[in-house]
Amino acid sequence: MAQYARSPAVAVIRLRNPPVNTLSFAVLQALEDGLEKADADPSVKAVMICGENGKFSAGADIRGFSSPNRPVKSLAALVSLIESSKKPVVAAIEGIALGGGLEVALGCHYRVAHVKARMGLPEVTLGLLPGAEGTQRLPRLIGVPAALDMITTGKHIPATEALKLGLVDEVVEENTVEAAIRLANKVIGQPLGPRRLSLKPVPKLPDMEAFLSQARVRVKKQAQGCLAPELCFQAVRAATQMPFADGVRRERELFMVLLSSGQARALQYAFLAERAAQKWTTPGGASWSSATPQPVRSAAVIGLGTMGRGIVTSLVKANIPVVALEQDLEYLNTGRKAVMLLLEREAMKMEVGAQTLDFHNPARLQFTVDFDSLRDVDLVIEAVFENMALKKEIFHKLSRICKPGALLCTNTSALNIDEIASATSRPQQVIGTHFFSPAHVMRLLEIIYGRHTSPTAIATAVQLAKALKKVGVVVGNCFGFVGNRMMFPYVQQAVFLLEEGSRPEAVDRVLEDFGFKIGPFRMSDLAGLDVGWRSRQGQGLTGPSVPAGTPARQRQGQRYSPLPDLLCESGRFGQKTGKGWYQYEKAGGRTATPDPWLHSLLAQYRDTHGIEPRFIDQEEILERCLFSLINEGFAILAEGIASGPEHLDVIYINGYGWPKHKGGPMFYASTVGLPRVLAKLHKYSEAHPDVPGLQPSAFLKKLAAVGNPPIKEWMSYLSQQSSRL
Ligand SMILES: CCCCCCCC(=O)CC(=O)SCCNC(=O)CCNC(=O)[C@H](O)C(C)(C)COP(=O)(O)OP(=O)(O)OC[C@H]1O[C@@H](n2cnc3c(N)ncnc32)[C@H](O)[C@@H]1OP(=O)(O)O
Ligand SMILES: NC(=O)C1=CN([C@@H]2O[C@H](COP(=O)(O)OP(=O)(O)OC[C@H]3O[C@@H](n4cnc5c(N)ncnc54)[C@H](O)[C@@H]3O)[C@@H](O)[C@H]2O)C=CC1
Repeated sequence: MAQYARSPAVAVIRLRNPPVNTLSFAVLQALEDGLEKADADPSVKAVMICGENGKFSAGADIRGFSSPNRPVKSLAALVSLIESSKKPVVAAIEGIALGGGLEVALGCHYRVAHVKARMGLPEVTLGLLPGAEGTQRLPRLIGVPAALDMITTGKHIPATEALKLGLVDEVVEENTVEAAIRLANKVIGQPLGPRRLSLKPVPKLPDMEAFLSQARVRVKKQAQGCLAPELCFQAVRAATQMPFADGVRRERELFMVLLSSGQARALQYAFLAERAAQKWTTPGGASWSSATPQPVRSAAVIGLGTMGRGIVTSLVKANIPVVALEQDLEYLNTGRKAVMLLLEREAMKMEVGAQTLDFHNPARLQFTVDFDSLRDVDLVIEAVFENMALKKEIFHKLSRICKPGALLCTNTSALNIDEIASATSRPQQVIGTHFFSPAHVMRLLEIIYGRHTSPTAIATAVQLAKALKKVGVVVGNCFGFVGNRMMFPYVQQAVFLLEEGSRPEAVDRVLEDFGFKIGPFRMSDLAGLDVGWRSRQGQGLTGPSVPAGTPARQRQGQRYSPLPDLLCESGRFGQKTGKGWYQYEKAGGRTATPDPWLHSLLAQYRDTHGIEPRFIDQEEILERCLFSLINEGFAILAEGIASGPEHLDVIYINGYGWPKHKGGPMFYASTVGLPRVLAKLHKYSEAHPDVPGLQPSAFLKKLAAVGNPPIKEWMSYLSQQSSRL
């Protein structure tokens, strides 16, 4: 709703729709009523629009996009109504003015912002464009380069930058509403023509055509298969080529194309999934709504290798004092140098005027080899080698040294949290915090609770994720947790496809064309093939512990591919050794080139094992890799390891480079249709009966059998039917 009041000559309209004042139909209606009332009242000389609870508006209701009553047309009409008002209208922007919220402010004749406010047109991130004439007004106000940047990236800009761009007229540190009323009183009687953006020409550039063609190339490159940035570009270009009314018509056409695209649906789902995934529950009944986090005022990181150095950097950036510990002085010095380099780079990236990183102060960041230095920290994150015996030894030590309330976290990528916790006297305080590499960049934090982990420990880890500006997703304990467990069958299928006749570059191309930043073989080379090799040795799948006489391509009654082991046995660990599934220019090089050595290894391998190579088409590559991953996702849901498909999707988008405009693997399955996913898995498992990962999971079969229900209903079938699964 919008509330109407008077401040002598100024009518005050307050947008009210908690928590973020989205522009529901009712809000828009009340805003329109308020404007009419102000217009009709001769004692009102000006109007001020602000938002309730220190927030202007977060724009349209994302949950309402699929509703038949969605108010796009009325929002654009309302913005025009504001602009055409004969009395000056001033926007008082506190907190946020985003999307439709900013478009309302652009309809106003003046804008005053609080210094802490942020503004943006994030529609592009939802697969849309600012469809209430924002693509036509913004370039007229701040010029084409700045408008294009805001509209095609969706970034939120701080008030100070908005002032520099001319997006707002005034920035205040105190009461924004009072400042806006003051401005409204001051401008009463002044001509409004020059303040109406629709009447202004778009500011000229020396060579607009050249600028636009360069910008288009940049936008396309950044879009990575997403449609919205390109259409946003087209709408802004229309502003430079047409009168306002024609530009608005073009904007509407482009908006409708996006609105009906599957990408917009996927991106809106992804936005809501991220919020849904914050609401964690455990099968034991613990939940986000009742658990209280404990404060984390200091932390320690053990192990300053690939992961530890990124984790330290993240903590320092979040202003949490850190003790960084290594096994000896040599490792410590290497780790210290690496951490300092990362922090120097981060400090350089920080905005001018932002708080600086205080990492040269030993009270904020201390390096040590002495476990006693961990005595007083609130939380420890262990990131040593992936070795159960070593991890248990460290947790046993921590349990003796750390203060009673300290949270003990492990960054293991797959090991059993309960077994690690069993080495301590306080398993309720042991939890998995699985960061992704590089840990100071990747947004995902998989949070794994064990059998004894307390709700407080879970809530504290979730709170930590927020402090680190990461997305924390709470999941149960199983080998590989959610992300890596779903990744295993995906990578495994990719390797089976090589055995059967494909090549790494062919498989990678299909998955990169689908939208992954890198395909499974380039990813394995980047992560290091030795990591998986050590893990398989630990599981007794390869190495000296495999009983003599075991067939090369069989393990535990199922097909096994020793190809990755063969590569490791030849010293090919991926990028770090300059050779893996590809060859690189040097050890540590990044440019992957197909390797004739590998092609002849594959030919030789097929000969040895009597495999007749066949041509494998793109559809089979895509489906076998993706559907096996999705199939594992259904098994995870059925086992209660994750509370819903949204959790799996958020993990994949933020940790594994799944293209966001395809919504995550489970959402993707829902768009393909579960009966089709099931039929294809049946087909492939019949063709390759002993290949693991292709036998459809019981939960997938169930959902297909009950008629392919929408994704939001999946879990209800599980609770009703779990006893039969
Ligand atoms: C025919 C076409 C159909 C009509 C199309 C009309 C065209 C338009 O008019 C275009 C638009 O405006 S599209 C919307 C543009 N606005 C956005 O993208 C803002 C999205 N929100 C944010 O960035 C953060 O939530 C924000 C920065 C606002 C706050 O962040 P926080 O971290 O503080 O809090 P969150 O946990 O993210 O959010 C709090 C609760 O608010 C919900 N919410 C936020 N923005 C929403 C939005 N725009 N629509 C619906 N719900 C929204 C959010 O889901 C969360 O709710 P709960 O999960 O229930 O707690
Ligand atoms: N590398 C990756 O992409 C990811 C790794 N992980 C997990 O993170 C953990 C660490 O992995 P990386 O950083 O890749 O390993 P790494 O081999 O790069 O670093 C491990 C560090 O631990 C140190 N260390 C070993 N024993 C120690 C001890 N007793 N006390 C103190 N420090 C000790 C080593 O000196 C080394 O610097 C593993 O559990 C791994 O599975 C998790 C996510 C991703």
